[in-house]
Amino acid sequence: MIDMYVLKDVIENLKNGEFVIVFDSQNREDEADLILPAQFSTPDKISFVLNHAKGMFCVAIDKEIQRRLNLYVPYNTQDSCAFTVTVDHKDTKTGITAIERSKTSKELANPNAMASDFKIPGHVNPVVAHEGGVLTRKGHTEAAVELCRISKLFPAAVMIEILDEKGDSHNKEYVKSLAKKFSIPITTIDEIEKYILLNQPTVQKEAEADLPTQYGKFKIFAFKNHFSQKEHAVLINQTFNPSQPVNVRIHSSCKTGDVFHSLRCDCHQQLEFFLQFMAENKNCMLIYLDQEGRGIGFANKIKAYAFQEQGFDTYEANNLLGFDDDLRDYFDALHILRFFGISKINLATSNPEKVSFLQDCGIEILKRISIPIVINPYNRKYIHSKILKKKHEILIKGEGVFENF
Ligand SMILES: Nc1nc2c(ncn2[C@@H]2O[C@H](COP(=O)(O)OP(=O)(O)OP(=O)(O)O)[C@@H](O)[C@H]2O)c(=O)[nH]1
Ligand SMILES: [Mg+2]
Ligand SMILES: [Mg+2]
Ligand SMILES: [Zn+2]
Repeated sequence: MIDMYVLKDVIENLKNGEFVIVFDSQNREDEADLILPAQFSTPDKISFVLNHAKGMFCVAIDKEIQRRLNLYVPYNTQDSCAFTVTVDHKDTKTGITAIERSKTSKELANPNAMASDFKIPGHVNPVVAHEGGVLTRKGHTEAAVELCRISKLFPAAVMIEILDEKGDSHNKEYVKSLAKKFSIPITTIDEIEKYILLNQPTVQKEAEADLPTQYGKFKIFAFKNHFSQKEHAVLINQTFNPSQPVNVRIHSSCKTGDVFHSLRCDCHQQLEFFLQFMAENKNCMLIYLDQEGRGIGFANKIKAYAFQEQGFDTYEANNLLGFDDDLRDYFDALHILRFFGISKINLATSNPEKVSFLQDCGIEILKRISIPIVINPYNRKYIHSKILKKKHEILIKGEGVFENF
């Protein structure tokens, strides 16, 4: 279930000049940082940060600030934290007191500040967010800058890891009790990512042309997600009215099924059904998503097939390769629908996850279009697992096939 109000409290707090706490993921640093938009720095707040968080005092900034202030990054930081040289504001003395670190932090968030306003080295460590934000790097720096941007604040944030009494940075209970004691909202980098994926377009239209096919004449569009580099195809009828309900199929690419007509899955049957449906019905849209093998990619899907030959089902095979059951998401499809101004659809799918995701995102699903599927000895187990484990509502064509499951 997608929480559409994700980050509401967090944004409110940030706008009011208050702290928030951000956890990164367990398989990354597994740490929590205390974050404050740098424009709201005051000696009291910085003193609070130094007393209660106790990690490394940094100010996360975006690339534009780094360029304007000419802050040199002395390390190779392709995937890691892009720390710049340390700075103090020119009007500070030693630079270390809460008053002085507050001054330096606040001036880093001054849009009119210049390089000559700062002394190097100093006692505040700016760190530059990677371009693309949390969609390209899931670090606290990117999260902190992104939170400022989302909250329509200047993209600079004081950021410091929270250490417990013993200096441990992985004590979740300590972080939670601190948050409770001082009423500081907690969020995660995953939540920030979800907010961005829901609220800002993930794809751009790159091109469009006519596409005559053996089924009929359609229009084709190329969409690209510039963060993931994925390219999606969209086919629509030549006359198309997005204000009327649209018959939509969201199809995940399946090279083996769609191209080679593999009998291991139902993908080709579904694709062919829908292309024929498009030829016979008005107002249709096929969104062909570049997420092969439920998102694990072509080579891994073939590896998964090898496991299935040993008797594992399609989800177990994924797990044996170290992946979750299904790595797909439908954010790009959502933004493609929004691009065309579509809000009411009939969806051709058997997958309840697609239905509930789109509904949670405000797309009204008037009707589910069932696609009849023929079972054969090669796709039986695959279809069975989808029905049994993922509650797919598959319309089986032909009689008595279930007895053989
Ligand atoms: N990892 C993995 N992916 C598979 C396997 N078989 C098919 N796929 C991929 O599964 C995706 C299709 O997903 P399905 O779960 O069959 O169906 P769905 O798209 O969720 O549901 P429908 O909307 O009804 O088609 C395509 O990306 C296929 O490449 C398999 O055994 N393992
Ligand atoms: Mg960190
Ligand atoms: Mg399918
Ligand atoms: Zn397939």
